[in-house]
Parts: sequence; structure tokens; C-alpha cells
Amino acid sequence: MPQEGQSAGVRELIAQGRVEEAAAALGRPHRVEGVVVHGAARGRELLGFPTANLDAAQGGEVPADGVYAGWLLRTDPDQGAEARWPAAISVGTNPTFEGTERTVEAYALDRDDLELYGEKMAVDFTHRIRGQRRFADVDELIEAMNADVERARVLMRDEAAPEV
Ligand SMILES: Cc1cc2nc3c(=O)[nH]c(=O)nc-3n(C[C@H](O)[C@H](O)[C@H](O)COP(=O)(O)O)c2cc1C
Ligand SMILES: Nc1ncnc2c1ncn2[C@@H]1O[C@H](COP(=O)(O)OP(=O)(O)O)[C@@H](O)[C@H]1O
Repeated sequence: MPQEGQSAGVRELIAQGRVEEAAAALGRPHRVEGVVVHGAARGRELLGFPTANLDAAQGGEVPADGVYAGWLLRTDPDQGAEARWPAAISVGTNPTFEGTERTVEAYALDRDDLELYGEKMAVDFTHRIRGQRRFADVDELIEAMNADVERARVLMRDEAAPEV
């Protein structure tokens, strides 16, 4: 659904991480869908930011590596279930940990109580924050993630909640 009718121009914007321009062209933020899978189990324990990792293999064009603000959504919520959260999103190989697999992961701002493994979810990309970096140590990464989360909070304050 999100891919259909996407022009080469919009695909190029997404590939370059220019998600604000892509959203303007599409009339809605670009969406990537997938099922939440297990990652390296570092998010919650080591970094203090649990991230839902999407198995995004066939769920839409993945934007350029980087850090974004946007939405984490349940695509088939039960009636009454919480369905969307403002999020800080990371796309890349986690170079600080010398990862090789490219992941799409999202931290729902200010929450630590979600149970999302196995759920069909999506991320909507509204703003690009920065590129991926290889930090010298974990503390530097955590410091950067804190700044990203603060930035995402400000950027998402006035964003209209997307349709599921
Ligand atoms: C807002 C945000 C920014 C991130 N920025 C970087 C980064 O610049 N470099 C990096 O190596 N990993 C970055 N990450 C990814 C973390 O390394 C990753 O979430 C962590 O390894 C946990 O992975 P796991 O979910 O597989 O346990 C970022 C994650 C988030 C949520
Ligand atoms: N605020 C949140 N944002 C995203 N996922 C959360 C959040 N709070 C709890 N979770 C849960 O924690 C999991 C991620 O924890 P994490 O330690 O990063 O493990 P993994 O490496 O398996 O992704 C998510 O899949 C989800 O089920």
C-alpha cells in the first residue's frame, strides 16, 4: 500500500533520507512496515532505550541510514489498544557495535512498558535528525541518543497523528 504509485523522484528523496520533502510530495509521511523481531537485546539493558526492531524486508523502501523522528504504529490494533506513539527512529548497522545487518528500530518516546514482539507495526518518517555515527564508547552513544530523543520530542509536538 505505501509503495504504490511512488514516483522515482519520491523514491530518490527517501533513498537520500530527505523524508520531510518526501512527506510533502506524498501528502503524508513515508511508511515502512514490518513485524517486531528480537534484536541484540542491548537497547533496554545497556542503553536505557528499548527499540522495537522491524523486520522490514518487504515492507517499504528503507530511508538512508540515519536518525529520524516520526511515529511507531500498530497496523492492526485490537479495539481500544494503544496504536501510535511519537518515536525516535534509527536506521543503520549500529556502527558503534560493528554491526553488519541493517536494522530499522524505533524507541517510543518516554515509554518502557510496551510488549511489541511479534506485532505488525510500522514507522512513519517525518523528520531527519542526523546521520549514523560510530561512537568511541557506549557513553557517547547514550549522550547522543538523549539529545536525539529531546529533539524528537520537540519535532513531534505539533505533528498530526497519522491514520493507522
Ligand atoms: C535515537 C537513536 C539513535 C541512534 N544512533 C546511533 C548511532 O549514531 N550509532 C550507532 O551505532 N547506533 C545508534 N543507534 C542504534 C543503537 O546502537 C541500537 O538501538 C542498539 O544497539 C540496540 O539494538 P537492539 O535493539 O538490537 O538491542 C541509535 C538508536 C536510537 C534509538
Ligand atoms: N518505548 C519503547 N519503544 C519500543 N519498544 C519498547 C518500548 N518499551 C518496551 N519495548 C519493548 O522492548 C523491546 C526492545 O527492547 P530491546 O532491549 O531493544 O531488545 P531487542 O534487542 O530485542 O530489540 C521491543 O521490541 C518492545 O517489545
